Amino acid sequence: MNLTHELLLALKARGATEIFGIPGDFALPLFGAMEKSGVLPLHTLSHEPGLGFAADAAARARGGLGVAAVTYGAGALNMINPMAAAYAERVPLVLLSGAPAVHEADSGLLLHHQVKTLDSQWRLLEEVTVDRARLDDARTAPALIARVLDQALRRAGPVYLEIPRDMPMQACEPVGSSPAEVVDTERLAACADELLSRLRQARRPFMLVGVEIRRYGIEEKVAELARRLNIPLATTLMGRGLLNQTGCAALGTYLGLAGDHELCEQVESSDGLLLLGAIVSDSNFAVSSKRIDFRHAIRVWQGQVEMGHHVYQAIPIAELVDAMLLRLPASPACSAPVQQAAPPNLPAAQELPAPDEAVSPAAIASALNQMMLAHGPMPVACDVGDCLFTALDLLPTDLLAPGYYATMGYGVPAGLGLQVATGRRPLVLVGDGAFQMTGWELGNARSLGCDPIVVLFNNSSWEMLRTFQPESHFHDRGEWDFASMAAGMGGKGYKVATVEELVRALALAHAERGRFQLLDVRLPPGAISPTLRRFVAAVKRLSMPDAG
Ligand SMILES: Cc1ncc(Cc2csc(CCOP(=O)(O)OP(=O)(O)O)c2C)c(N)n1
Ligand SMILES: [Mg+2]
Repeated sequence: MNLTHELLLALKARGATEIFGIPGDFALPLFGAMEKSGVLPLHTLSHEPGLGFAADAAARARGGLGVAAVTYGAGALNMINPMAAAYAERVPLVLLSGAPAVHEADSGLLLHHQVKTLDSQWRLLEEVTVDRARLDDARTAPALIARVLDQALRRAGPVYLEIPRDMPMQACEPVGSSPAEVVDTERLAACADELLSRLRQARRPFMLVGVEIRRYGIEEKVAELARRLNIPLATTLMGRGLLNQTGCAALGTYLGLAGDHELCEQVESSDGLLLLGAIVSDSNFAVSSKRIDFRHAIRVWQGQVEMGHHVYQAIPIAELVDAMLLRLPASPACSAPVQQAAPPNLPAAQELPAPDEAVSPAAIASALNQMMLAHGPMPVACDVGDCLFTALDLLPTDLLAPGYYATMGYGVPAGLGLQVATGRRPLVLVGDGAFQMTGWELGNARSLGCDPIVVLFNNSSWEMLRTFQPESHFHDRGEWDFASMAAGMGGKGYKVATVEELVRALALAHAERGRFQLLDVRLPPGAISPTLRRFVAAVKRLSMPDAG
């Protein structure tokens, strides 16, 4: 068959269930071949950042590869930010880009869309990918495709395939698998033995889990490991929502001074802190009440295991967890699922303010919790802003958010990608500033068969920034009537100002299927979530310790 058909079969074999794309003349042959092959459905959106976030969310929500396809130059370079987000957040996102045919480079003309040189795009993408390949020879293409796609999954990171426009219909052999990575069994055994020994010697062991346990599909195994080790477990901010389907109760989300005090104390006083698949970043540890001495922690991240002053290299996290489970026989006592405890910093769902009160972020969290208690949990796609801090007060549910890379614009496209890839109706939480960036992708919801419930935190401000620098005036975003814009994009809009209006709008939105529901929640000036308030206070306290 042709190169495109074999490429799509290889993508599908590695978990891809759709392609999100915007074509251009350098990619028309590729898009034509993709559409003709029918191997994967091709969904178009309106702006490349939206493509990237939708494909990212598809990968996070369902597992396997997310796929975005673009044209050369203007299209691909619009994808740099979503690729960077996927790199930082460890997401196996595949970028396919058309490119000039090999002979076009010989024309002697500067080509449209080119930048400094015809290779500029190739070079720029190196910095935001774990692997890449140019498919300019059908004889080498199968092996290159296998290597790059397998790297995306093994390294849990974005990759790039550049496809010159004379290649998509070239005859091509099927794509096999790349050579499996060989794990040194002796090193793995030594590592597992030492790690378990350190945990046994600790008086206060604690397990903090992060995104890698989702990326490598080992949440159930990690839940079993926690049961057999019988040690307490929590997630990092980036790991919020992990283990949610396993019956193993995380004690909550560690947020340092901005979160639950008791959990903060447990993590920071542990003498055997196991960081399993968690990134040591400011998002996860910026507001620790006391600096965690990571030298005494056990850090499992990106194929390495750091203990004390030595590092075990090339230890894949899934193999490490298997090796530890082999050393910890299951016992009936520990096989009983730990009761699902709601995170301690959760506002009780019934704590809704008086009906005629103005809505606040805390009221949004309580109303959403009340809706999910009544109708079942919904997966959440969340943007950056106070909506992300509010999301931490929701009942345990799947949460997709760029908690570390922290780019705005993620929420709405991610909600669309989540529903396309899984069929589950999402809750989308987004601020007015972020909605102004990519919220317009809602206009594609109907053609995608999506009907998210979108809660828009409309404070007419870049409020999160204002909490850090209140004296500036450039945070003002003016009055935007988003509710009125919904119908024009094929959805239903609700203008919400009071708690009573919020509860009623949520009930109507949840009851209606078939078109997106946009709750334009007008927040009073300065209304922020309790968690954002604690976070800002903690950052200020830690940055000015003498200020008392
Ligand atoms: C692509 C990008 N450009 C700028 C920024 C920097 C930023 C972080 S938070 C923020 C304000 C968000 O305003 P919004 O109204 O959406 O939410 P809220 O604070 O609750 O009012 C900005 C501009 C980031 N993170 N990403
Ligand atoms: Mg705002």
